[in-house]
Amino acid sequence: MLELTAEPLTPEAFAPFGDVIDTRTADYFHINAGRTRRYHDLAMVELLGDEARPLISIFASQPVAIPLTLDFLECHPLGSQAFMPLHGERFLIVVAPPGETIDPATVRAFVTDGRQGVNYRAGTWHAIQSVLDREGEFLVVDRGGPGDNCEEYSLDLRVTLE
Ligand SMILES: NC(=O)N[C@@H](O)C(=O)O
Ligand code: NI
Repeated sequence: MLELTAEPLTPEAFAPFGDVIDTRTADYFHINAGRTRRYHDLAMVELLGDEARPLISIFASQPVAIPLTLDFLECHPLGSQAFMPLHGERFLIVVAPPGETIDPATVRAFVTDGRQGVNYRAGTWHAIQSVLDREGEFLVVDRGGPGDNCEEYSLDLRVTLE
């Protein structure tokens, strides 16, 4: 069993796995006669393979128990996957770099602060959506279209919070 303690999410620590979506760590420019700040192009949407198309969905998830025990991580080889909380929900993230296999030494766990979303790069191994504290709703942007876009890798994990 691989034991992990989730660390606070930062753009720098998450860089090998994808993007952190957060107005507090992003640049913006004004539009709409100065009434709107556009936090522009915050994450790289990847849509690979023939007939790929973007999907916008909402996940309404029941909270996970802590410690979180997992027996697999998954990845989407054909596209990125972004999760943005709609009501300030915190969630747990467990990731490993893209690859055919997972080196347990490279697995990292993070916890968000409610203002952060993430975009998993295509191929990044990750735990399925794991909201904390209460039922949560997340806007999800990922890849639709033909082809197998979900692979699983068996790995026994136990994740705690600091
Ligand atoms: N299956 C699905 O759409 N969701 C997972 O990919 C996930 O990361 O939660
Ligand atoms: Ni996923």
